[in-house]
Amino acid sequence: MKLKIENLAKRYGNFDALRPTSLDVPEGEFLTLLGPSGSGKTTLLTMIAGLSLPDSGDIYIDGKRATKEPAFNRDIGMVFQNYALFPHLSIAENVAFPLRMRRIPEGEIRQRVTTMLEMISLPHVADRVPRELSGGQQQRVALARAMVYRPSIVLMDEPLGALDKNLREQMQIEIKHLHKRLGTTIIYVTHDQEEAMAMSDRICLMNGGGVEQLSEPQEIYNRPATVFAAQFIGQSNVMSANEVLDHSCSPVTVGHGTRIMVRPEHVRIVSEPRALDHHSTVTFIERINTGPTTRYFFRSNSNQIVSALVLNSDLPHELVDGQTCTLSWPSDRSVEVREINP
Ligand SMILES: Nc1ncnc2c1ncn2[C@@H]1O[C@H](COP(=O)(O)OP(=O)(O)OP(=O)(O)O)[C@@H](O)[C@H]1O
Repeated sequence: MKLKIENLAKRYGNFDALRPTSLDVPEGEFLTLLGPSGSGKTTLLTMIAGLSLPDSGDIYIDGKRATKEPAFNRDIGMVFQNYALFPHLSIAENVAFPLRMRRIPEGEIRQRVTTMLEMISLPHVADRVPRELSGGQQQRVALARAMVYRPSIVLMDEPLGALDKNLREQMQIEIKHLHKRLGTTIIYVTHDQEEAMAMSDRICLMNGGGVEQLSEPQEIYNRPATVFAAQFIGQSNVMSANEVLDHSCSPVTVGHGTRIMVRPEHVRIVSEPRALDHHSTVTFIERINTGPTTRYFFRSNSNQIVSALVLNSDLPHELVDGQTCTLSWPSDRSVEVREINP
C-alpha cells in the first residue's frame, strides 16, 4: 500500500473536523476526496502532507509510520489553488527548484526540466517569469514542479479552483494524462462532483468529517449507499418506498430507514408500466430543454420533485400542467439508499 490511514482523527475545540477515518491508497491510484465545504477534505489532506498533526490515529507511507514525520521528510509533492510559483525565478528555474534542493547533478536537472516542460506542453516558456504566463499556464508549471522530482505521492487541493470552466476541463485532461504517463499516486481534493467523476480511479465522498462512501466513480453513481451520496453525485430522484410500486402494484418493500433512488435517465413517461418495471404515479409540473435533452419535472404523492431525462429525439406526447402521469423504470434501476450513514 502506498498510503495507509488508520483511525485518523482531528478536533478543533469540541468540533470534529475529521472523525476517526481509515483509508488505503494503492500505488499509482488517483483518489479524489470529494465533499461539500467543511466536510473535512483539507483537514485530511494537510495531515497526510504533514502540515498538521492528528489527535489520534496513524499514517503510513510505503509501509513506514509517517504520522509525526515533518512535511519535508515525507517525499510528497503538493499543488494548491494559488500556484505559489517563485515570482523572480524563470519557469525553468521554478521547475528545477525541487531538484536543486535535492542536489541532483546539473545535467540531469536540465534534462528533467526539459522533459517536464514538454509534458505540460510549455517548452517555449522556459525563460519567462511567472507573471508572463496565464493562470492556466502557471498552474501547469506548478504541476510540473510538484511532479518533477518524482515524489512518492502528489497532493492537490482544488488545483483548478481559480480557473474558468473551459480551462478547467482542459486541465483535467492534462492532469489525467500526466498521471497516466508518470504513474504517480495522486490524492486530489475537489468539491466539484463532475471533476471527481471525470478524473478519479476512486472517489472518497466525505460528509460532516467522515467518509460517506468510498468507491469507483461508476459504482458510486450507480449504487449510491445513502441519500447524501445519491444527491451529491449526479441528478437523482429519492422517493419514499410507499410511492414506488412493483409489477403487482404493491409498494416496494425496503429495509428500515431506507428510501428508493432512481436516476432521471432511467425514468420513462409511459401510459402503461411494462411488466417487471417499478412505477409511480405523479403530476406533471414543468419541462426544461437543455439542447440535446429535456428534463421533465413532476410532483410525487408525498410532494417530492421527481424528474425524467428524455432525449429530444425521443420526446413523449405533449404534457399539460397538472396532468397525472405514470413514470416507469426497470426494477433493477431502483437503488435502496439509507437516510443516513450508520
Ligand atoms: N484551524 C481550524 N480551527 C478551527 N476549525 C477549523 C480549522 N480548520 C478547519 N476547521 C473546521 O473544520 C471543518 C473542516 O474543514 P476543512 O477545511 O477540512 O473542510 P473542507 O472539506 O476542506 O472544506 P472546503 O471545501 O471549504 O475547503 C470546517 O468546519 C472548518 O471550519
